[in-house]
Amino acid sequence: MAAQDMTWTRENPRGWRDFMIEQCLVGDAWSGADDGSTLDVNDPSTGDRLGTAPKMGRAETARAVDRAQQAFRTYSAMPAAERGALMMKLHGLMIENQAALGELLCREMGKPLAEAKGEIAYGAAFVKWFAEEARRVYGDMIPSPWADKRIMVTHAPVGVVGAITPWNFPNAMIARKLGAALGAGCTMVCKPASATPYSAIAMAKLVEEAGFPAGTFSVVTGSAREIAAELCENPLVRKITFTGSTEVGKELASNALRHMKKVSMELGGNAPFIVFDDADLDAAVDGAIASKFRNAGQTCVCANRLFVQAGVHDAFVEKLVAAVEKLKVGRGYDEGVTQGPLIDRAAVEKVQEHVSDMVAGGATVLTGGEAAGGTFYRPTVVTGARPGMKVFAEETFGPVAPVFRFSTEAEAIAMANDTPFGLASYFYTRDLGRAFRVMEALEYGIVGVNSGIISTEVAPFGGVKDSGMGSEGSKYGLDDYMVRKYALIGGLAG
Ligand SMILES: NC(=O)C1=CN([C@@H]2O[C@H](COP(=O)(O)OP(=O)(O)OC[C@H]3O[C@@H](n4cnc5c(N)ncnc54)[C@H](OP(=O)(O)O)[C@@H]3O)[C@@H](O)[C@H]2O)C=CC1
Ligand SMILES: O=C(O)[C@H](O)CS(=O)(=O)O
Repeated sequence: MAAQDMTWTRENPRGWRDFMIEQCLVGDAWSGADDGSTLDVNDPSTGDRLGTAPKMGRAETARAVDRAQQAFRTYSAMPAAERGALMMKLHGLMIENQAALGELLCREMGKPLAEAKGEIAYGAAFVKWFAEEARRVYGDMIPSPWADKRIMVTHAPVGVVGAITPWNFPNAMIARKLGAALGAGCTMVCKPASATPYSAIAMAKLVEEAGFPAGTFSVVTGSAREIAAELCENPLVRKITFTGSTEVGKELASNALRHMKKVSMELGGNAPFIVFDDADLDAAVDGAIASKFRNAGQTCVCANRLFVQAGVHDAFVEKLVAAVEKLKVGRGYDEGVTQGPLIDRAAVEKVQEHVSDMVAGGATVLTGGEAAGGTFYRPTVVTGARPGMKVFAEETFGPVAPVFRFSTEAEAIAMANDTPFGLASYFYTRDLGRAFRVMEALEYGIVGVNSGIISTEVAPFGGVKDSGMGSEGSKYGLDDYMVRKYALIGGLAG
């Protein structure tokens, strides 16, 4: 549907179809691709076509960047309080339309409706957080070594931001970046994942309705390589922010740095989930379910390897299997479903490859371990997993919990750190000394201690090593969207 077709009132709120816009907002123009080409968007639950999105490329991206630069001059000059007020209008529109945006997200990505609506609230929380942080971009006056000079430090928005985002959180991964960009005074051109364009386009619609200057936020769907090349090579773009696989992130970062742009990367993970003998087992099982099976295991912070100390191994595994067997697999928009489909059949094949590799290596499937038709995969628990298996080194990105047995704390830390990734990690203990020892020893950007959920807008989300660079959210989240200027004020002699 075209953007202009929408008519709604507060008494007659919009539904998800009202936000399923098959055009992109490039500057202030809603349009298709210059050559009219489109890409199909499918319902991951059924494989049926949901709709289309424009298949754009460099020309459309260049126009969006030009408009973003024009908008930047106006938007960055607004007082922070004024920008914050616009951001709070955007926040309000997201919350007011949470049900419709959530169902749209559920339809295009597949996650259960409750999770999808929760993602809208999570994304909106970043917009609100940075609406408030916008007014706390402070500077410094540094004591001068010269009596007749003063030293002043200020911060300014970096400029036009190019964003490329993944399919697994098609609203929140945009809102987490857009919130920081708008809070800093930047403008943005975003290329969402081709599998999930509609949530991004819906955000562009809400930014337009909130009253931001035209061109503040453009969405360009289509050829990833072409659009990314324009964003990395166009001198008007001053920063690239990316969430997705490490492989693509490294390619993007090297091209962006070749053109001397700021870069922030939220990449893949390989999270350890360690259960010590002294853990609260029921809490550990709850945390494992929350961390491993959220979004059907398709998050970069999902527990990817479960390490359980020998003294509690059998009791933990028994409780975990019982909890996993309560999960309900189905289409995200069907009642009571807690495990939606994987994004596509290739994802199912990769998950099966990991399970088959473990079984071939002598591991035992205690529950699940097979596809459930189409893009569905049964929630799975495997014991007897060992280092050297694919699942130890690769991110599964699916609902499979491989359990590794260990004996000592040192052994658990060594296995946990034996990976090039460093995003999220988790462990359960009731020993305070162990909590600090292990938290300090884990080589990760995020550590969940006695918690399987670590996602909040108030904390710095980010990885180390091959999991990326930069922090999203928190009081640190604006840093990557600002540049620092130092002024030496002379000529002050009396
Ligand atoms: N650290 C974090 O917060 C997160 C990390 N991830 C990681 O991402 C992976 C899964 O997400 P997935 O979407 O498949 O990741 P991808 O890296 O394949 O895709 C992410 C985005 O990059 C685009 N893209 C793909 N190839 C290129 C390219 N050569 N140049 C420029 N852009 C490109 C995609 O466009 P298109 O869709 O058109 O191909 C999409 O918009 C997992 O490894 C997961 O861990 C995912 C989410 C969050
Ligand atoms: O894309 C992801 O996996 C998200 O970063 C996970 S979270 O922010 O929802 O924890």
